Amino acid sequence: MEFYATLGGSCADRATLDGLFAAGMTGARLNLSHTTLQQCAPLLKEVYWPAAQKAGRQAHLIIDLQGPELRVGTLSAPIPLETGSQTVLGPGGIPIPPAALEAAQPGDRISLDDSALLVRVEEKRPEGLVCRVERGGTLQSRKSLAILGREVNTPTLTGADLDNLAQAKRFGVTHILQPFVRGADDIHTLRRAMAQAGLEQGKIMAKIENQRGLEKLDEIIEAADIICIARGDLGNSMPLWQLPSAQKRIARACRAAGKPFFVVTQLLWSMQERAVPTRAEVSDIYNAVLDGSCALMLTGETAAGSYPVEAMDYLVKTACQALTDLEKENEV
Ligand SMILES: Nc1ncnc2c1ncn2[C@@H]1O[C@H](COP(=O)(O)OP(=O)(O)OP(=O)(O)O)[C@@H](O)[C@H]1O
Ligand SMILES: CC(=O)C(=O)O
Repeated sequence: MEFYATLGGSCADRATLDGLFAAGMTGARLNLSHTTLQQCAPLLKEVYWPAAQKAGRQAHLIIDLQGPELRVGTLSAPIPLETGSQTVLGPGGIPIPPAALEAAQPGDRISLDDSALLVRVEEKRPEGLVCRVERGGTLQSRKSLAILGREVNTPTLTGADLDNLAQAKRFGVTHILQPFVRGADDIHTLRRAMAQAGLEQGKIMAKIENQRGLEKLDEIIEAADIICIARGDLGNSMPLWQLPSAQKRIARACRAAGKPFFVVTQLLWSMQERAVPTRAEVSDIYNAVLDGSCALMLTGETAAGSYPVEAMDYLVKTACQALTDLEKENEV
């Protein structure tokens, strides 16, 4: 089984990466919505690969592309948004992609940062979308943005994705996480771009993270190498209580097709701030393994959390417990 950490400020030093490998990490993900391969050159060349070598691992390196995902732009500082207050999304306020500005209409609700914040569009003006904050919080740079119930037409790969793909081989990238896959065509487009970049051997991990991905699940399963159940954004596309049912449905379809799949996001969310997980979190990990997840991946816990090594330790130990129990059951 593979155990992945997301690289970020909390684990970008040699001691932490040594700790993550020692805890059982088998590879890392770089989220290219927050950085570029070129910016990470020192981290990868001088820290990550030497740590993998010391650990004696044939480690994976996964790049997560930008793809069609909508995000807030870069902010000079985090913005506090108070519940009940008004804010503007657009050229005269918080930067958002032009496609989102065009698509959103008065009455629409816009979720920010995987639904941690929620605003309702009241008016569309030249300076942007005048919104009422329904669920407040602090908004940070490059957080996800979704217009609830509306599909925004964006390209499969951004210019930055193509630049990163062109660099990928020389940085040792082994897997590509493809966001917001909307059908087999998106995967064929990526495969062609990978071939042009000399990455024919790279594996495509297709993220199922919206309704379109769920609708086209069968063709995506056929075209991808591995399926990623990306619960962060997938959870934005349905009432949260329906998410476990969607997760189980994707897992079932993958098992039936013999396609490897894995589960990501908020596996150990509370460990961003606490050294010990909740009972619910370890149960979630255990159940994902019983369902057949071939890998597990931490996101904010290792990229931005206070306990990256402890989180990896709980992830690996809990998953190994499930694997041991499965083996015992199969022996009986
Ligand atoms: N390379 C990075 N540099 C700095 N901060 C990062 C980096 N990668 C992730 N982070 C921080 O950790 C948070 C959680 O990471 P994660 O990869 O889940 O991002 P995300 O914005 O939720 O995107 P996605 O929807 O693709 O998961 C990010 O929102 C960001 O604040
Ligand atoms: C990791 C990710 O992209 C998600 O869960 O949405």
